[in-house]
Amino acid sequence: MAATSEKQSNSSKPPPTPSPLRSSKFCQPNMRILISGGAGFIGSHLVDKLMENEKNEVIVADNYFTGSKENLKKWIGHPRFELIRHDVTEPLLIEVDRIYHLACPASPIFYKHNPVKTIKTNVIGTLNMLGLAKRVGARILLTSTSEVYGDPLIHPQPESYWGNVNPIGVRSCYDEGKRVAETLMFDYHRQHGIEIRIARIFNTYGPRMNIDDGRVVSNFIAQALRGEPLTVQKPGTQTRSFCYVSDMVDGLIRLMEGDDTGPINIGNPGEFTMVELAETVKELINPSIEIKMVENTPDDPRQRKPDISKAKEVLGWEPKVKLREGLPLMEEDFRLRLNVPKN
Ligand SMILES: NC(=O)c1ccc[n+]([C@@H]2O[C@H](COP(=O)([O-])OP(=O)(O)OC[C@H]3O[C@@H](n4cnc5c(N)ncnc54)[C@H](O)[C@@H]3O)[C@@H](O)[C@H]2O)c1
Ligand SMILES: O=C(O)[C@H]1O[C@H](OP(=O)(O)OP(=O)(O)OC[C@H]2O[C@@H](n3ccc(=O)[nH]c3=O)[C@H](O)[C@@H]2O)[C@H](O)[C@@H](O)[C@@H]1O
Repeated sequence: MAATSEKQSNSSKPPPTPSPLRSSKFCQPNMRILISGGAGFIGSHLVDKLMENEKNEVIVADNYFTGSKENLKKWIGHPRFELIRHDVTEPLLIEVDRIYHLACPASPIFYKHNPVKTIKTNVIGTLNMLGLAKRVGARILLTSTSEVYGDPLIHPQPESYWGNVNPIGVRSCYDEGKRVAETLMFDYHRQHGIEIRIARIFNTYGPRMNIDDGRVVSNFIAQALRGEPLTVQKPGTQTRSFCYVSDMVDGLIRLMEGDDTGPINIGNPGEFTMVELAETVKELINPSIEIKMVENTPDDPRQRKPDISKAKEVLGWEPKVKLREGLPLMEEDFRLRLNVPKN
């Protein structure tokens, strides 16, 4: 079952062979893994997990637009770890076996800040990473997004759904950018035989999210700890499904090391309205806080919930951490960073 989509995709050429050292009897090199965007939220948790395996060497390439060295501080100076300041819109010439391509601002306020740069990151950045994969015969995984489904007309969203995306809206630099990135991945796979993996990630949360990056879970937790009203954007009935970051990292590694190209949805199917999320944060963190309705931004998807049947079947993956278990773990991290001790 696992190998089917690789077979169905008509790749015309096998990928280039890796260095002869790979099969040498006398030299068993480590698996060299590049993580673009590895200084960010999900990327830095992925680094932690991959570094647990002593056979892995991890290289992070990041331009620090939304990520930071702080997220990786425990690995700086480690002999199996390397950090490069690099913008993926420029080519990168290194030798690697695996590429996790995460580089891209993910929070709507950051990706809308410089939309032309966001689309360049998605299109030119992905082309550069695919060029690298082609040159060295590496397998490459793209972190795509549930935003490729746009404001979905099918609920929950299976991978077979083509989406309902505004091509000229303020979110298009991200949504359409990721859609082109997926297209590029499949074109390189069919035309050049590159081994690809595509994860469609649904809203992920956890420690190390930027405190003021504007995403809903980080906003609500920071607001609750600062004693500010929780800002629910209207109408508040819009839904999201929130996946804890350790579950996400587990899903990404299974996808990379499995046989299926994807795309595969990776997310937690537990679905909440934004009012329900605000009420949960209020109950768990600060029951005296006010919930305030504020204006929304254009094209906000009204509902989102992953159909994870394929992830269950092909990767044997499903999330383990419930929202009520994950929120306190994130609260702990935010308390430390905001210097708000628990009473
Ligand atoms: N967190 C989510 O809910 C979510 C959902 C769907 C998809 N994703 C995808 O997962 C990936 C990681 O998201 P995240 O939540 O960790 O976001 P993040 O903003 O914390 O991390 C993105 C990282 O990419 C780096 N970056 C941005 N542009 C770059 C460029 N041009 N060159 C090099 N580095 C660059 C940033 O500095 C940052 O370290 C992104 O590709 C995002 O689209 C995330
Ligand atoms: O999972 C995904 O595929 C995408 O999800 C998010 O995009 P979005 O769902 O819009 O994320 P948020 O900015 O966290 O917004 C979620 C919902 O919360 C609402 N919101 C946001 C912030 C806030 O303070 N209050 C509030 O009610 C928004 O209106 C929206 O309906 C991510 O930020 C994208 O990177 C990611 O690709």
